[in-house]
Amino acid sequence: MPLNARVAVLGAGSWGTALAMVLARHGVRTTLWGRDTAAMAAMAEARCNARYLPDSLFPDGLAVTADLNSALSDADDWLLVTPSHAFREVLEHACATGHRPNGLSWATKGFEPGTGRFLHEVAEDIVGRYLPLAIVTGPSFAKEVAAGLPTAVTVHSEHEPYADQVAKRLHGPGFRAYTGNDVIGAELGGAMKNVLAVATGVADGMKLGLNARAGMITRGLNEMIRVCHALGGRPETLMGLAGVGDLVLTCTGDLSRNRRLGLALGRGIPLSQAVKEIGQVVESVQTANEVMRIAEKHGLDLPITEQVSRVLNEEITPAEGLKALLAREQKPEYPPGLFGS
Ligand SMILES: NC(=O)c1ccc[n+]([C@@H]2O[C@H](COP(=O)([O-])OP(=O)(O)OC[C@H]3O[C@@H](n4cnc5c(N)ncnc54)[C@H](O)[C@@H]3O)[C@@H](O)[C@H]2O)c1
Ligand SMILES: O=P(O)(O)OC[C@H](O)CO
Repeated sequence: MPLNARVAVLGAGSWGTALAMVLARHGVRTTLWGRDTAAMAAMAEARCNARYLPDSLFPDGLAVTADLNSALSDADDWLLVTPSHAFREVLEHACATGHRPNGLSWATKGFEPGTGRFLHEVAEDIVGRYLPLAIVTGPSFAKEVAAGLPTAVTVHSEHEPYADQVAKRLHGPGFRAYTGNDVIGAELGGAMKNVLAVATGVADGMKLGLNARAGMITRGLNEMIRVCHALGGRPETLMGLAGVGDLVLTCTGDLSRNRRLGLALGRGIPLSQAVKEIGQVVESVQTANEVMRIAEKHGLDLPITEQVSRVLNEEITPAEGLKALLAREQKPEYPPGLFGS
C-alpha cells in the first residue's frame, strides 16, 4: 500500500481527532468520521473539536463527516479509534458499506466487553485474516498530541510491512512512531495500564505517599508481565512504550481519566459521580472485569487488578481493597520461571 494512501479515521472523540490531526499535518489525505451529525457539522464549521480539544485547530486538508459511506468510499486504510465497547459495532457497520480497505489499524485500548477477547481477535472475526492488522499504542494524551507536543507511540503488527506503513504515515516532527510485531503484548499493555492507573490514583487519593505509588506501579507491571507470559505475548514489549511508557504516563499524569477515576474513589467520591464528572470514556471500568476473566481462565493471581475490579463493581471500598493487598503473604518478587530461569 502506498504511503500516500488515503486514511479514514473512525471515531471522533479526543483520540480519533488528535490522530486524524497528526496524519493531516503530515500531508496524509485524512477523513475523520464521527457518528454525531450535529457534532461533525460543528467541527467542519469551526475547524476544531470544540468539545474535546478546544484549543487546537484542524490542519488544512482534514475532512470531517458523519456519513460513514462517504468516509470509506475512497479510503485505502482504516484507523479505528472508538471506545472498546463500540469497536465491533463500528467495524461491522463499516464493513456493511461494502467498502474494503487495504489495511486496518486501531488505537483503541481495551478488550471486547463481556468476552475478554483481544480487539485483534474481534477484528479477525469481522474482516477475516485477509487484511493486515495493526495496533497503535503507547504513552499519548490526546490533548498534548493535538497541541503538537512531542510524543512517541509504537505500532505492532504480525505483518511487519504494514506496521511500517502505518508508523511512517504517523511519524513526523514531534510525533515519533516506532514498530514491533508483538500484537498480544502491545494490546495487553494498553489495556491493563488503565486498570493499574485506577489503583495508583486510589493510592494517591488516599494520600498513601510516593513509596506506595512506586510500589503500586511496579507490582502492577509485574501483573502485566505475568498475564503477557500466559497469553503468549513477549514480556520485553512491556518494557517499552506499550508497557512501562504508558503505565508511567497513565499512573502519574493527571490528564489520565483512569487515574482521575482512582483519585476520586480514593477521596471517597462514589463511582457513578466520578465517572459522570470525568464525562469521557474511562476504559478501566470494563477492562478490570475482562482482565479478571482472563486471569480466571489461566489460573493467574492478580491481586491489584482483582481489588480494582472489586472496587469498580462496588463490592468493596478502596480502604478494604488496600487492606486486602497489605495483608498478603511474603513471597519472591517474581514467580519461578517467569523469565525462563
Ligand atoms: N484520549 C486519549 O488521550 C487516548 C489516548 C490513547 C488511546 N485512547 C483510547 O482511544 C479510545 C477512544 O477514546 P477517546 O479518548 O477518543 O474517548 P472520548 O471519550 O474522547 O470519545 C469517545 C468517542 O466515541 C464515540 N462513540 C461512543 N460510542 C460510539 C459508538 N457506538 N459508535 C461510534 N462512536 C461512538 C463518542 O461519540 C465519542 O466521540 C479508548 O479506547 C481510549 O482508551 C485515548
Ligand atoms: O485518559 P486515559 O486514562 O484513558 O489515558 C489516555 C491514554 O491511553 C494515555 O496513553
